[in-house]
Amino acid sequence: MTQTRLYFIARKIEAECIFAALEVAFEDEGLPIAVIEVDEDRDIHEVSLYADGDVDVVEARLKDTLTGLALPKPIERETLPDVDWVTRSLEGLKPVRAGRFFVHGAHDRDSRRSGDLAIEIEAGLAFGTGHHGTTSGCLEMLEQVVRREQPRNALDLGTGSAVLAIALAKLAHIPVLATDIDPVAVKVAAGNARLNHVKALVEAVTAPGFHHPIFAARAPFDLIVANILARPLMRLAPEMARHISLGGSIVLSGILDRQRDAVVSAYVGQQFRHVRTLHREGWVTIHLKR
Ligand SMILES: C[S@@+](CC[C@H](N)C(=O)[O-])C[C@H]1O[C@@H](n2cnc3c(N)ncnc32)[C@H](O)[C@@H]1O
Repeated sequence: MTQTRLYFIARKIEAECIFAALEVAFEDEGLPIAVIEVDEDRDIHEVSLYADGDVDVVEARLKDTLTGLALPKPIERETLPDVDWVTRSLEGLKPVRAGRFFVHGAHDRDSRRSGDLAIEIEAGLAFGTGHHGTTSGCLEMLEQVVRREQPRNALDLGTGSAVLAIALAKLAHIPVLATDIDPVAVKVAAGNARLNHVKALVEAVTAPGFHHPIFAARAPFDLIVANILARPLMRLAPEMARHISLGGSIVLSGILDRQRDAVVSAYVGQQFRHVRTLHREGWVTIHLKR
């Protein structure tokens, strides 16, 4: 389904008040809301609401909220592109190097070099062989974040084959919760964790977003990685904020170059700050901190 950004300009003081009102008005739908500073000197801020479904209905409610605040604004629309990226995912089965990680199938065990952090993944029904620019971008970014921050626990949301969860367990030797909306992927993830001898550290659980009691038991996380699409990532921003430790890091991917600013805005609206963006094959991997 296509997503539409509804946006308008406001002064900082207005934008803050509108942001708070929109959070309440759209709490049930969990629509992402973002405020970005366009020009500090001229006090120009842009407020965005990301809508799917019936955009006219959302816009009418947005207008009502603004009218209720006595701050009616001319609202603009931008249609955000849809991406069928899963079809682009399994592009080849040669081993992949990303930083110290070497992701390979059983037939390439002999190509491992000393010093490699080898991850054996059999191409199966779950996404994540390391070939996609989003997965390799996450592997590179995770290596840097772990080296600098020494997280004590982590979440891999949208784990697929568990390639990222296994990478974290092997690199940082920390417990990693690996979740996926797809029970088939979770089965593959658990199998791959066993195959890579990190079963004791990687727990694979079926969960859509943060809907599972295990999050209450395991949060807050020092590090969250989520390689899913831009739209669900924006929708998940408030939940990410609730489940990250103070000073914790999130690594996001599955985002096209042109979707980067929208995703960053949705997270800045939740008091995250942007640290770094990696560009790989038209995709971006973003590191944000709270
Ligand atoms: C592109 S794959 C990423 C797999 C692996 N983490 C990687 O980086 O290669 C995205 C995965 O996220 C899962 N997913 C999509 N939306 C999700 C959601 N809302 N909650 C949990 N998992 C989700 C999909 O089932 C899929 O396995």
